[in-house]
Amino acid sequence: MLRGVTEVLLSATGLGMIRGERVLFTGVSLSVAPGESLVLRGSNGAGKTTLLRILAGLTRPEAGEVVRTGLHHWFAHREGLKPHETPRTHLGLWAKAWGSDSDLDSVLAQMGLKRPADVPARYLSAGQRRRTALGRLLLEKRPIWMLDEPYTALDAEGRELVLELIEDHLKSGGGVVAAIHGESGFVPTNEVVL
Ligand SMILES: Nc1ncnc2c1ncn2[C@@H]1O[C@H](COP(=O)(O)OP(=O)(O)OP(=O)(O)O)[C@@H](O)[C@H]1O
Repeated sequence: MLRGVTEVLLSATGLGMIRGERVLFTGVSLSVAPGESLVLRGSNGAGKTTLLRILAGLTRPEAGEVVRTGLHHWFAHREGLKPHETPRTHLGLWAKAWGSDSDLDSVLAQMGLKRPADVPARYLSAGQRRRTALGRLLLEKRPIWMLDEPYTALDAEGRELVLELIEDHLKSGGGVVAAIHGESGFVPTNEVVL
C-alpha cells in the first residue's frame, strides 16, 4: 500500500551495504507508519545491527536512502553505561540532556530499579544494566524506537516489561524497528529477513 509521506515515520529505499569483502544486503526497502512494528531477522552476522545503524543514521549505506520524519530512541547491544554511573545518575544525565521533566523515581520504579538505583554500573547485573538503558525510552516521547535485541539478559518479568513498553508505544502511534532473535512476543506488522 502506498502511503502519504506524513503517514510514515521511517522509510528506506534500496539500501545496500558492503562489509569487508561481503555484500551484506542489497535492495532493502521498508517503511514504518504510526502504530507499526518491523522486526529484523537473520542469523548471526547477517547484518541486522548494521541495518539498524543505517536506519538510525549512525552508519552510511553504500546505496539507498533513509528518511526519518521524527526523532528516534536508539537502544543498542552496548548499554552505554559508564562503570561509575548508577541507574539514577545515568537516567538523570539523559533527562537533563533532553530537558525531560519525567519523574526519575517513577521511571526507576517502573523499570524495577528501585533497589539498585544508586549502585554503580560495574556492580549491576547484566539485566539491571539493560533495564537502566531501557529506562531512557521513558524519559522522552520519541516517535521511532530502534531496538537491537531488547530482550537480551532480561528475566521473564523484564521481557514482559519491555513487551508492555513496546505495545504502549505502538498504541500511542509510535513505530518500532527491532532486531530480535527468537520470540518477539508481539505480532510485527512487517518483517525483514536478511
Ligand atoms: N565496522 C565494521 N567493519 C567491518 N565489518 C563489520 C563492521 N561492522 C559489522 N561488520 C561485519 O558485518 C557483518 C554483519 O554484522 P552485524 O553486527 O550487522 O550482524 P547481526 O545480524 O546484527 O549479527 P548478530 O545476530 O550476531 O548480532 C558481520 O560479519 C560483521 O563482522
